[in-house]
Amino acid sequence: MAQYSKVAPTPLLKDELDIVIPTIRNLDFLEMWRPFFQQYHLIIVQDGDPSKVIKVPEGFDYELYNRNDINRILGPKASCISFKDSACRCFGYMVSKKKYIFTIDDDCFVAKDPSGKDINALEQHIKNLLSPSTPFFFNTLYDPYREGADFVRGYPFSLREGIPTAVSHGLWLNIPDYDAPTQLVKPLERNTRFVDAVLTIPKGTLFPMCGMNLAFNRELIGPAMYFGLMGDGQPIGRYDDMWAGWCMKVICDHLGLGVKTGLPYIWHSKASNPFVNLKKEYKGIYWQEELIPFFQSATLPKDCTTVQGCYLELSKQVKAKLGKDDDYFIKLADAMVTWVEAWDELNPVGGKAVEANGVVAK
Ligand SMILES: O=c1ccn([C@@H]2O[C@H](COP(=O)(O)OP(=O)(O)O[C@H]3OC[C@H](O)[C@H](O)[C@H]3O)[C@@H](O)[C@H]2O)c(=O)[nH]1
Ligand SMILES: [Mn+2]
Repeated sequence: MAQYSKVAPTPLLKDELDIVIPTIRNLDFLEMWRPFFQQYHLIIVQDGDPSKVIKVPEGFDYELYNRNDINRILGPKASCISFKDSACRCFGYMVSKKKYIFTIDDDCFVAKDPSGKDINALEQHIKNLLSPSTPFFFNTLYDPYREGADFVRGYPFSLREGIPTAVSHGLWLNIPDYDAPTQLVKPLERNTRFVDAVLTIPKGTLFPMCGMNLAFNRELIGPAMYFGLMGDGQPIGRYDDMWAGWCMKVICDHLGLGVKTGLPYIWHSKASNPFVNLKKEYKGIYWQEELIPFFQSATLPKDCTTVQGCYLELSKQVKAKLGKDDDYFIKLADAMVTWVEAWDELNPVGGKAVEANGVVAK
């Protein structure tokens, strides 16, 4: 009689991936994700009042950082980490020691596919990240590396190897990630359309990156995943992930790294207040008409061969070209430099660990 192993398979990248969650509330939402997340390490970035106690369900392996921790670990460089905005999540990317990151909002739940099966969003992101991207030539049958698909006739064989994938951008059923004006005009609109596809975003094309269901290869693109200066004391909010996505895509195109969007879906449960969102977003809605042409025309010199080098060059261009539009971009450009300095301090190339108390090992 064949013996079948009763031991559950080890989850993919179990010890190579951290799950980063920005939060201002108790993390009961993890109960629904337990079957998919429990074997992974969580990095919880607690925003807002550090004296508030965030309850984490039993059985999860996690580290939690509040504002006091961020200030203690980064000192004056903590100024680059946003306060009272989900942008604070990027601190989790910086302190992680793992190769991969998956970040998810605490109002995102397990969605079901059309067959009614629970979607393991983390597993799909990992598949996306572990298979190549094809940004140089569009494959009309979508992801050619997927089971049951391939490159179609006319696709150059010289391009079929693809390039490494740096970012996997997932989508949302129920509450779509609309901006405030769209939310106001269509308050009852829900996304019920499950599109069974993963696409590589072509080289030279920007896109609106949403941070609520996102994964990336931290070793390939981590230093570019800065979510900017948002929230408290800043003239703008809810453009954290957009800023990061535009900077990241310019750098990925320059370095030959791929970005995918599509599966997996999560179930986004909470529509935030459109009036509050409008107040946070309105400058971004106006500025983005300038910002997007800036990023579309941004070029990086050949001698920018590292993510940090590309990012610092981009920050110089932000200061020179956008700084004249608003002083905020001068502040943001400086914060981009601070972010890279802090990243390199916590992630020295020599690989020396940063002590648990945040002191960089000698
Ligand atoms: O001051 C804050 C507010 C919230 N958070 C945490 O961020 C996550 C997103 O918050 P929420 O779901 O309430 O807002 P949404 O409008 O749905 O967020 C979307 O738009 C803004 C961002 O781009 C975000 O990534 C999008 O998902 C959630 O985990 C809150 O607990 C916070 O840390 N600080
Ligand atoms: Mn939300």
